[in-house]
Amino acid sequence: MGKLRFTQIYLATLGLSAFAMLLNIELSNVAGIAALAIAVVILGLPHGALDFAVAKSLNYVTGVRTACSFLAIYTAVAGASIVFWIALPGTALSLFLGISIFHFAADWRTTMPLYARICLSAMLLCGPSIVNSAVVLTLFTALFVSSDVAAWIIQAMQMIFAAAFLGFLYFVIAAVASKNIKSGWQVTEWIALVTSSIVLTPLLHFALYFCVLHSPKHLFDVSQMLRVSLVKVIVISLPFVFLTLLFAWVLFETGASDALDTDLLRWIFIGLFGLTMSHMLLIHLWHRA
Ligand SMILES: CC1=C(/C=C/C(C)=C/C=C/C(C)=C/C=O)C(C)(C)CCC1
Ligand SMILES: [Fe+2]
Repeated sequence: MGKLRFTQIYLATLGLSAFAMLLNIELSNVAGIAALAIAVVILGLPHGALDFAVAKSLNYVTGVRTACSFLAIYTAVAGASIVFWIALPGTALSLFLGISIFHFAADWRTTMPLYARICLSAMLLCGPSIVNSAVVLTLFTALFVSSDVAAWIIQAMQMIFAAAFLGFLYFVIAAVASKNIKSGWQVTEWIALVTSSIVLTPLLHFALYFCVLHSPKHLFDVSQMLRVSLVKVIVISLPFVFLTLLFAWVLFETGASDALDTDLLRWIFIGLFGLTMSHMLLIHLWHRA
């Protein structure tokens, strides 16, 4: 049981999505991005909204004063990151991809050596650049990156994917040779992730991984650390989910300028960048503790 359940739920959702794609059941651009926004809010946001609880259990927050400092630093980092993206989108995107590879790699920290999980995480983030490079180019330019720089980043992603593939192949061969693979589900999850990153449309692939695998695994980890149920963990996250939404809504009202889908896409990814800079740092400190 435990985290295996999430692997199975992820595989089932992925299978259904692939089936829908085969049947040509696809959402329009606006509907697709709106669905991504809703999924990120319902399934993705709570995992970041638990950062306050994580900070409390790490004793970074012990009273009202430290709580205010924590929230102030967290919001300042998020705000500064968003300003940084607007000023230097290409640099910010590259940094975001690099740090995200490191952050997502932690999903497999109990089952794989560091190099192998970095390779898997790099593949799942860089896979969309292989077949769907044109889509990724459109997405990156919608995020304010110039097409020259976006094309350059996509080439780098393709090279990183190739290197990560070789590294991961080495890990799989070594694991099979030493009979070190404990569960067939694990192998299925790796193959599914890599295939999904190459084959599915980039946003669908990302939404499925982020909302149905990364976020639930993290919610589960936090529920174990706090020794409370999964439902309780979600309840704990709710005030911060609403606070973030309120903030996002105010910003959206003042800053929205383009077509709805482009604006939503910008707020999802640039907002994610801002929020995840603090989130990734905090979770890194937690996993190291
Ligand atoms: C922008 C963009 C991508 C990268 C997304 C990233 C890097 C998300 C990171 C989220 C994090 C770190 C959440 C933390 O919990 C893809 C999927 C490559 C392709 C489509 C456009
Ligand atoms: Fe995360």
